[in-house]
Amino acid sequence: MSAAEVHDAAPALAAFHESRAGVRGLVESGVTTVPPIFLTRTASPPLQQESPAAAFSIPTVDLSLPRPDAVALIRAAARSCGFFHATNHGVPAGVVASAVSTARAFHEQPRAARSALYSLEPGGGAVAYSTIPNAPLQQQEGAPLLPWRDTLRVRFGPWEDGEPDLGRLRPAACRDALREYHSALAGFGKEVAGLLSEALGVGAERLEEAMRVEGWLMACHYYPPCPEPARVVGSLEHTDPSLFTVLAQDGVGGLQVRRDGDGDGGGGEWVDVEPVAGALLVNIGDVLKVVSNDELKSVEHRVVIKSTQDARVSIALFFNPARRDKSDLLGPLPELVTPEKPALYRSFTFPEFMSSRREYGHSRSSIERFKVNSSQ
Ligand SMILES: O=C(O)CCC(=O)C(=O)O
Ligand SMILES: [Fe+2]
Repeated sequence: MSAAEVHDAAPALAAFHESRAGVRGLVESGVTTVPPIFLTRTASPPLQQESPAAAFSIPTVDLSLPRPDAVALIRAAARSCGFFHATNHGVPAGVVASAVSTARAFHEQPRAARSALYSLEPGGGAVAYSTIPNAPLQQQEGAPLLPWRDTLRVRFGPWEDGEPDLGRLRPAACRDALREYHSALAGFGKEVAGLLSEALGVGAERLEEAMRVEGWLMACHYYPPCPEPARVVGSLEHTDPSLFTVLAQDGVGGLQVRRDGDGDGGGGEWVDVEPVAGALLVNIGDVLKVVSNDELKSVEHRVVIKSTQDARVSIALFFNPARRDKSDLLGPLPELVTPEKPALYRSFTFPEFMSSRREYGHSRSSIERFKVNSSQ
């Protein structure tokens, strides 16, 4: 984006954030066309190419299968499309359903109640509500400045000085339901870490021992209906920074993943991820791609807006390494480095990784710089 374009867009962007009401606020005020800050900034074709009717669906893994069978299915999924639907996952259906409906209730409560929490501070307090810009103004050449999406971020750690309470999160029922969902998912996350660890052939405990896997950041996304859905993006294409992410969603749909066209989890055609009732969707993130020495794939995904009528709700819980001090190095597990397959990445700390992420944006390039022989 040129300096002049940044200058031109800045007031509209500031006014949008000052409204503190998110994209939902625009929809409530009755917009019938999409404001320019949500539109692509190049003359390129519309954002959403029709996704092909390709016969492809995300694999489903029934976690009640005998463990070796579940591990084999997870290995196949994590090495190919990087995503799988987990069924019979042990998290009570009611806990998931009430988290999703409470996230919807948060975003649909009166404007004054939600705007009290509006904040763009990334590392801020435990709770923040905002439309998170796609990237700093200068990055993401040609992409829209804002997604058609509002997000309530709830942090469950790490806390230096004891856990702050989530008291600012209203309504209280929402706070309780998200807390309950988080505790239920903590157990599920450990289970997934064990299965992925076995899928890597390094023993069920290894990932947990090396990383201490914890889900700290919960993003409750709300994708309002849009008067011109094909002109906006709900979530720009990206890979997740996590070890892995667990997503719960309603039945509206809109998530798409990229088929592996370049052997590295990108470059192929976009396909729809049809919601599977009762399933939790797991995807591999960039940190696990590194730790696995590229045995597992962190695949690009995005969200398109499907509806002029229905809002979509999803909850992403990002599982990250809790071992993240300056002395805790991330890199390929030594067991996965062999003379035939030397380490593809140098070691780095989690803070180093997050700062690369801020600098290079939400795409694969943020881990490329840690590649052995990288020129950066
Ligand atoms: O809403 C979704 O389906 C995906 C959200 C997502 O990709 C993310 O939060 O990283
Ligand atoms: Fe994501």
